Amino acid sequence: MIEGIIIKGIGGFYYIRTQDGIIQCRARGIFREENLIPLVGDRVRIRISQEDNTGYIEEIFERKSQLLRPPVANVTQAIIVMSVKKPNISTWLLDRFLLMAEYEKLEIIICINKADLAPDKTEDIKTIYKNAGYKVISTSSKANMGIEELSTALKNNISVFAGPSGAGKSSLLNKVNPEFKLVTGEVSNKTKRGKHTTRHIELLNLEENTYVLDSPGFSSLNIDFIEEEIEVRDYFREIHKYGEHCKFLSCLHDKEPNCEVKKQVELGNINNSRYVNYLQFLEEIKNIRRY
Ligand SMILES: Nc1nc2c(ncn2[C@@H]2O[C@H](COP(=O)(O)OP(=O)(O)OP(=O)(O)O)[C@@H](O)[C@H]2O)c(=O)[nH]1
Ligand SMILES: [Zn+2]
Repeated sequence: MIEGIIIKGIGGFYYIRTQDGIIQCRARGIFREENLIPLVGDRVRIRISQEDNTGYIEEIFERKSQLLRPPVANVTQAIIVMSVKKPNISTWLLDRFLLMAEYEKLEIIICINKADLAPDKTEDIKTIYKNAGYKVISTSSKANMGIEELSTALKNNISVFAGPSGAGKSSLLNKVNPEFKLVTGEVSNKTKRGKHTTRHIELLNLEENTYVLDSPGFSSLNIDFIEEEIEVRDYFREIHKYGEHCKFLSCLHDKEPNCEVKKQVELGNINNSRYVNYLQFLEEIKNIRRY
């Protein structure tokens, strides 16, 4: 028996990366009885048949995490890619992606991409999000900026790249490893090319213990998985930090008196657009819960 990681699953077959190469496997029937479906990212123990070098998944090791979209196990990190221009950066979208990654308890790296198009704006955004408590890398696949830093950050992680269409996710991945040869370019071209090819989720191997997903994470930006308004506070790092000093433990930092968060917004220590987005997400959760 040897161990490995599921890098792909197609039509009942699983492809396991092991020390002996990639082995095609089936899952034992017992998993179906237990309602356990092997996922890409699962670390497994397999038994290999001597005859044809295919195998059976005998055991699935306990998952450290499980993403819903895409359905992948053991993802440790989200790289949130936003282009500063083309398309213009939307901090609302960025905060939305951050919220989802925080909810999933992933390590988070913000990538401000296409820095070549607007260096000053890139620096401004970088400062805002560094102050909020994030690791931010400015990158450009065109100008070869920040690629080393990104590669280093990927080490020993299973990373999912998230971000709006056209932000440059595939271009960055191709820079990190030119052998990936992911399709890049205009959105319209991509959908045309992608029409007749079924998409499978695949873990791309960068180096030992280092994988990236070939498809974007958090494709739906629906946040109805959040059950209580009060949870939103914890998904904004700086709001969470300052919020511990509010007068009321249950302070939502909205209309309550003696709110430390509002004070820090006025002092400029919490960025106003972050706070506005926070209030908006809060309102959204409140409205979902009315039904
Ligand atoms: N100026 C500039 N353009 C870039 C950069 N990175 C990517 N682009 C361009 O942006 C477009 C979109 O890049 P992709 O890598 O396909 O974007 P994506 O995020 O993978 O897009 P989806 O697959 O639709 O989610 C392409 O035309 C790239 O040439 C960059 O650093 N600078
Ligand atoms: Zn408060």
